[in-house]
Amino acid sequence: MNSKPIIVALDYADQSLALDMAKRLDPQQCRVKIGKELFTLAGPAILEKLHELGFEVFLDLKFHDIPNTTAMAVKAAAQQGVWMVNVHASGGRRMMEATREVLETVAGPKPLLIAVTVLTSMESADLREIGIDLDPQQQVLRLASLAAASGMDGVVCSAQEVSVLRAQINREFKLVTPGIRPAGSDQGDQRRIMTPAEAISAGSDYLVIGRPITRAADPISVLKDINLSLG
Ligand SMILES: O=C(O)c1cc(=O)[nH]c(=O)n1[C@@H]1O[C@H](COP(=O)(O)O)[C@@H](O)[C@H]1O
Repeated sequence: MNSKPIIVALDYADQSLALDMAKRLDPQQCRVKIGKELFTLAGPAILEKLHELGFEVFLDLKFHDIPNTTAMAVKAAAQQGVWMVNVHASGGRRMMEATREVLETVAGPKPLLIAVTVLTSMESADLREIGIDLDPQQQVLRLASLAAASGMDGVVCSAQEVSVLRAQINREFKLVTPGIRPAGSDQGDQRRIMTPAEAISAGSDYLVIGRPITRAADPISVLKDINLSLG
């Protein structure tokens, strides 16, 4: 296990709420993630503020567009100094390869480039409705191997697929898993879930956790307990 596997999803409708939470968190204990809601509201300034607080930031905008547009968006993210950025693997090989190539042109440290496979909110019935007659695990495996072949540093998947993926893909390939739910916490809109300790023992590199921490009465003690549960 790496020394800092938890990424706290700062999904807030207000930048000051996100920064209040970030100030209570310790950058030695976790990383943070900024997603579509807060980035749309606050823009790149929120990244700068989190960097000033000492956090490594996962910019989760799940880019999915034609190769040139996606590559330029990834380049812009890299120029903001983010630690991790993601695209949708279903954008295809040429799209992913374009994002890898563009990063070669960016000076300085490069973000980890991660491809989203099948959203953790989806199950077989959801895939069938969009024309995919595979179960989530099969589709994750297919997209993860395409992502690896297209130069990605890793994938987002659910922890339920991690042990099968680990058996097939090299150890350096990062497995980033949202849909993490400590025992007894509310599942919400997530479908393919696992507890933090199970996810780490299956072989996840990073656990993305939002509401179970940010909506808890005492977020800091929940984060501490989760870190302790990982051993
Ligand atoms: O890319 C992601 O981070 C992501 C991919 C995915 O398949 N599922 C998923 O939940 N996420 C993100 O992970 C976070 C999970 O938040 P909670 O469900 O509140 O723990 C949210 O910010 C989602 O946008």
